[in-house]
Amino acid sequence: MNYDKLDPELYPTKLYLSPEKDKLFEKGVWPKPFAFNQDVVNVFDNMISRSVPLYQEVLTCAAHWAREYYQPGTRIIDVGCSTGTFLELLGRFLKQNATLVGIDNSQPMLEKAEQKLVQIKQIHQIEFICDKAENCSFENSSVVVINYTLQFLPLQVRQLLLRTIYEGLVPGGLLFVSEKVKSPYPQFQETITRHYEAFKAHNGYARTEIERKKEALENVLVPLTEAQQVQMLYDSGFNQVDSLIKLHNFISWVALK
Ligand SMILES: Nc1ncnc2c1ncn2[C@@H]1O[C@H](C[S@+](CC[C@H]([NH3+])C(=O)[O-])CC(=O)[O-])[C@@H](O)[C@H]1O
Ligand SMILES: O=C(O)C(=O)Cc1ccccc1
Repeated sequence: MNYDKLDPELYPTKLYLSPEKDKLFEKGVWPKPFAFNQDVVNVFDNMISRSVPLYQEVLTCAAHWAREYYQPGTRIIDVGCSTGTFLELLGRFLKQNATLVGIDNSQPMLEKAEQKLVQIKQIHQIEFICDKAENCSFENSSVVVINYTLQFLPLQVRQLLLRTIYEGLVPGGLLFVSEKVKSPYPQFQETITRHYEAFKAHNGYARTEIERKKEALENVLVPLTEAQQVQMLYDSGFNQVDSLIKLHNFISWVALK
């Protein structure tokens, strides 16, 4: 055990989340089909942190892995960076100066991210790219993080994007990926969904809000099974894939080039 690598200061870690409450699906009109429009962006931090089990733990874990696999002189890229919460956290973690890149095809998301990273910009080089991830280059990256974003892409695009990421990563480079998944067993899928919805209710969402959002996400957020996702990672070239965190239907993996 290398005790130099253990840093007790990293726990617990607060995320920088804007406080505006997500009431989008409460009444009136709501985004159907679901889209990352300005209304969603305004409440996004509150929405994702109340909707994704272990969100804080996942981002903290990704920051640990990023710090450990970062190779000086290369880039760290967050794909689907949204409001920049992960990059802001990572910026506080990293001891050495680095180039941090956020990719998102939603301009309003990146405007929020710019604001969130004002202080981090004093320490690190920050770049934002407003484009579809599938159009981007991942050259000279040692760490790529893609949390809850593949699930919104058409299946063929997911495979192409993962292949492009693999090719861009330097040898020894790391991909950290989180997704919503479905169980291959209908009975488990039904039970897991019920437990997930209880988690949302516990976080203050009413049954109507949960049902409306579920409908809005149909055919927009398309989950794979764990086996399908892992196969896709191996098919993209990665030669070591392992899961790190799972609760209900949300899971995180690491994959190594
Ligand atoms: N083709 C695309 N190319 C680039 N970005 C895209 C694309 N399609 C959607 N997006 C962007 O991917 C992000 C997905 S959210 C990620 C959460 C973040 N990772 C977090 O840990 O806070 C997940 C969620 O909302 O469940 C949004 O910001 C979209 O604009
Ligand atoms: O899958 C769901 O039901 C969610 O609510 C996850 C989510 C979180 C944030 C934006 C879109 C989907």
